[in-house]
Amino acid sequence: MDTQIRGDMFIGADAVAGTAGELHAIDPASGQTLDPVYRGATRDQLDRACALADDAFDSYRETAPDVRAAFLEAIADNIMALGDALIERAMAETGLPRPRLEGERGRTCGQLKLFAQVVRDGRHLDVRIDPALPDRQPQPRPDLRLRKIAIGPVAVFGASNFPLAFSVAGGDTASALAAGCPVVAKAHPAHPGTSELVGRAVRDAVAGAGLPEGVFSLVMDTGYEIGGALVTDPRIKAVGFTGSRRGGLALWRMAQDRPEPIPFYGEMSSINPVLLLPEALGARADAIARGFVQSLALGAGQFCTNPGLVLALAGEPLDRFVSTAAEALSALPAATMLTPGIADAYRAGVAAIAKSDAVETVARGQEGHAHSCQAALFVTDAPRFLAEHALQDEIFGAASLVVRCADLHEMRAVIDALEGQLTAAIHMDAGDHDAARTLLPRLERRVGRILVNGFGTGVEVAHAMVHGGPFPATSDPRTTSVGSLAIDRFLRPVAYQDLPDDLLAPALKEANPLGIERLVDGKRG
Ligand SMILES: NC(=O)C1=CN([C@@H]2O[C@H](COP(=O)(O)OP(=O)(O)OC[C@H]3O[C@@H](n4cnc5c(N)ncnc54)[C@H](O)[C@@H]3O)[C@@H](O)[C@H]2O)C=CC1
Ligand SMILES: O=C(O)CCC(=O)C(=O)O
Repeated sequence: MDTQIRGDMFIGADAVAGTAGELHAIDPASGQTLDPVYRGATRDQLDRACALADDAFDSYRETAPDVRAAFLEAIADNIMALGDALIERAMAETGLPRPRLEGERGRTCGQLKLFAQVVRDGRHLDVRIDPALPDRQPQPRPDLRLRKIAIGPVAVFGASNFPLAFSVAGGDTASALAAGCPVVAKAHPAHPGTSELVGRAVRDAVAGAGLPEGVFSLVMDTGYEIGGALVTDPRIKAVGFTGSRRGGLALWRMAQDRPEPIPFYGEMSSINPVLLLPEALGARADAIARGFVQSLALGAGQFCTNPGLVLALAGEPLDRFVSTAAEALSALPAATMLTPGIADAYRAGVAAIAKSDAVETVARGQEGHAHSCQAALFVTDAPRFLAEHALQDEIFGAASLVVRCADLHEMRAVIDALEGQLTAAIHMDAGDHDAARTLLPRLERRVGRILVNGFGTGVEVAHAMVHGGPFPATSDPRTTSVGSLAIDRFLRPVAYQDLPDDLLAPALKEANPLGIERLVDGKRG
């Protein structure tokens, strides 16, 4: 595998340098600029990437399941074949430690392989057949056959905080390619070298599988122009995004303001409430506090599943939780953040909340250098939390706010006032089940995943996973960006009425040559 980092993007099969402005990765640990220089794509280069994707669409979306599945597996193999060069470059560009990045690489490849299985299995096509009933009275029924087809070329915006699992060949790309959609990926400017390496791995897999070159392109942008032009290009039919609320909303608006508005799947901001129910808190406040701080500190807190809000009833057990958490958090070494901009945003967010009369600062982690995260823990009470909406704002980093509630009614009022969230964690013992039963319906209205006696960081890539939720956690609460159901975002149903068998796609033919599960006359088989 070619592990040279040259400053390239990929417009279909062509490795090219852009010419629009300059972009350098920065090692956030040292503040040093990393070679090589990258240049942004020109409008012409973007136009070619979108034209190639559009050209590739009709043949790629009808590839045989085995061909598409083997292609996804080849991407994973090519990523692994990049070996240490990929990990070292990602470490230099993100400040994330080796074990975390090796784990993330495993998750990325596992995700591609899961989607290969999904493609072979064929259930995502959701084939439904209502055979003709020519003798039905008073009207005959036509022959109706439904399958889901790929939605079209997809734009993917790589995230800064998961340079592999949510980036060039991350979940959005894997699910779009699995659905049969060509992808034009926009590299995150914080890790262009990592993006180039992974982009080449995908480009080579496209060629190896004999697929049209337009199945995948990777573009760089030194500002926002190319990202905006990508979302508004008429050949792009859906967008996957992970990043800030501001960036996500700006791009969402562009997607909706097009002459042809398109689905925009943005994962944006979440503070992931953690509920400490009385019996569990009384029994193990210290252990929960230590687990909480560990989860909060993961990746310098740069997880959208980070536990940014804790709700519990006021009293001695909560005081114990706060004091153990404060002690553990004070010992946390400062951790390098992904970019100087993210470190500045974290510092500003912490300063703003610390200044509020509504909260007390109970602990700060160790101080570090200019681009590091000094953890922070704050406390308030429910009336003050409810009165100051800004206390709900995501602070991207290892900061969290504990809200003391007078009773379960007040805890419920806080839950009801929350914006949409990716996760909610409930710490509970058997004696807490009655309380949990009353809170669950409120949580279901707010979040995409409810978990017990754990923390939301570290999403399992599985069939039953939901990594989504109401706004602002995501821009579309009906879907997930992690797990096999993510493929649904890039499919749309088409019904065929009375089409002759020889014109039907294999998935719909009477003889079921793919051997996939189908709903025939309302029955699974
Ligand atoms: N909740 C979450 O999952 C995450 C939240 N964040 C938040 O985002 C902040 C900044 O981090 P970034 O990762 O750089 O996110 P970002 O939203 O600024 O950028 C993400 C991507 O979108 C592009 N982009 C953003 N705004 C755009 C616009 N108006 N037009 C065209 N393209 C645009 C950027 O170039 C980049 O490729 C963090 O401080 C944090 O607050 C970051 C990563 C994950
Ligand atoms: O917690 C995880 O594993 C995923 C986090 C995530 O989706 C994000 O930070 O963007």
